Order: sequence, then structure tokens, then C-alpha cells
Amino acid sequence: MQDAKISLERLNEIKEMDDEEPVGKPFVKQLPADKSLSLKNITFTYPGAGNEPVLSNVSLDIPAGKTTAIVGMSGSGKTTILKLILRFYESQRGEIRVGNGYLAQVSFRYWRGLCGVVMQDGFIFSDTIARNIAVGDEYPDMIRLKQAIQTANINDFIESLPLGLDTKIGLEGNGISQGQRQRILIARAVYKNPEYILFDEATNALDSTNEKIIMQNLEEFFKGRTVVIVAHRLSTVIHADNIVVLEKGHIIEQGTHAELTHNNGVYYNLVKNQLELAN
Ligand SMILES: Nc1ncnc2c1ncn2[C@@H]1O[C@H](COP(=O)(O)OP(=O)(O)OP(=O)(O)O)[C@@H](O)[C@H]1O
Repeated sequence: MQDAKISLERLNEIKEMDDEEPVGKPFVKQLPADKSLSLKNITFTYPGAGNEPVLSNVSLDIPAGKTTAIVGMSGSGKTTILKLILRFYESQRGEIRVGNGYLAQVSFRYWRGLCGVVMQDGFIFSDTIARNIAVGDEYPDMIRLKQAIQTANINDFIESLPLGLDTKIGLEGNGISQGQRQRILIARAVYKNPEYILFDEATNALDSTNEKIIMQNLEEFFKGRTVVIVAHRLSTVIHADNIVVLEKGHIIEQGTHAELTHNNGVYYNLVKNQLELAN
């Protein structure tokens, strides 16, 4: 069972996600007027003996209100960047700035409240579909819930169930497919109506028709929000304002799809390979 397979790492992350503010650390519950994020010379090694740095001296601007995409080979450190932004871990060197302030000084609870997240191991609670989308809301806002369901293109599935939104899923409920799971996680992020959106392979289990519809819906939803998406399928990153190519923990290229394809570098080859695979 998926739910039973919570790895030690995941438990650690859940612990880290605990809303407890670390004792003795200063924290603020407000962001500066400039809400851009910037990673400054981040070097990060996962805790544990013998681990090599996963990110080395990474500096990256994530402008407010824009979509930044991170691509690269498996293991290049894409997910790690999102985890650092979400503060599951702290980097050993460098810092993350938000405007002219430091992200580390912002209250955990406050910061996570601003972020809509779909991670690869996103959790489905043993509860109804409605409560899995409107997490923490005893009485979900039905208008927002409908919008979230429509954006995540999951209405047909919900309507096909006798109990609809009240169907129980998760450990003690109905089984759901990976694609349905991803769509529920997307709907959850949309329902939250967040300022920041962090998606890690949020649509990779979907068939291409569904993915296309959802990406089109999300494009509208992303407008004016600060978005960071990690994706293997390049079709989902083409419209990003900036595409960052990561290789073995280093940023090796960045630019728009047009700029990067024109450059004829690593991104160009990733695109070429995917097109060849698709043929
Ligand atoms: N909890 C952990 N402890 C130790 N090493 C880890 C941990 N999580 C990830 N790593 C290692 O860090 C490196 C980068 O992992 P990361 O998940 O950031 O890569 P990625 O680019 O997102 O890969 P993918 O596309 O496969 O998801 C990998 O070599 C991975 O094995």
C-alpha cells in the first residue's frame, strides 16, 4: 500500500513540516514588498556520512509573478531546490532571500501557508475527496472547490463515484490511480489560492490529453503568482518565463524556450531527444 510506504525521509519531512516554530529563531509573519526569491550561492549535502554535495554554489533568481521551470537529468538536484525553498532542509552554505530579507527568518507556518505544493510523494489523507482538496477547511468554500476541480480536470472522475466529493479515499477508502492522485493534489494546491506555487513532476502520471488540458487551465491560474515547476516532460515547461537547466547540482543554462533552443546546448538536446522518443 502506497500510504504504508512512508519512508524514513518522508517521516523526517513530515516532522520538518510540523508547524512548530523552531525555538529561539527569530521569525516574521510578513514578506517584504518585493516577493521575489533568490538562491545565493547555495551548497547543500544531504545529512549522512559520505554524501556528496547535491547542489554546488547554485545562484538562481525566481522573480515574483513569473514562472520559473527547472529541468535536467534525474538526480541533478531539481527536487532538492524545491525542498530547500520549502525549508525541509537548510543549506550548509549560501542563503535564500525573499526580496531584501532572508527566507530563514520568515515564520515556517506563515511561509507554508503561502505555498501551494505538489511534490512527488504528496500525501493523500484517509478522508473524503472534498477534505483532501480543501485541507483543513471544515466547511469548504464550494465555489473555490469547484474551480479547483475544474482546473485539475477531475470532475468526470468525481461525478462517476456514487458518493461524489464525499467518497473516502486514502488508506481506508477507495483506491485511486496515480493520475487521479496527482489531479487531487493539483486541485488541493489550486484550492489553497497560494501566492507561491511549487510543482514537482505534478503531471507526469497523466496521459498527454489530460496533461494538456490541465496545463492550459494552470496557465491561467499561474498568472500573477510566483511559480516554480520541475518537469521532465518539456511540453510542460515551454511557456515558462525562465527555464533553468541543472546538471549534477550546477546550473548550466537558463533562458526562455526560444533562447535555449537557439543556443543549441544541453536544453536543445533534451528537446531533440524527447521529440525523437515521441516519434
Ligand atoms: N534524503 C536524501 N538523502 C541522501 N541523498 C538524497 C536524498 N534525497 C535525494 N538525494 C540524492 O540527491 C541527488 C539529487 O536528488 P533530487 O531528488 O534533487 O534530484 P532530481 O533532479 O529531482 O531527480 P529526479 O528527476 O529523479 O526526481 C540524487 O543523487 C539523490 O540520490
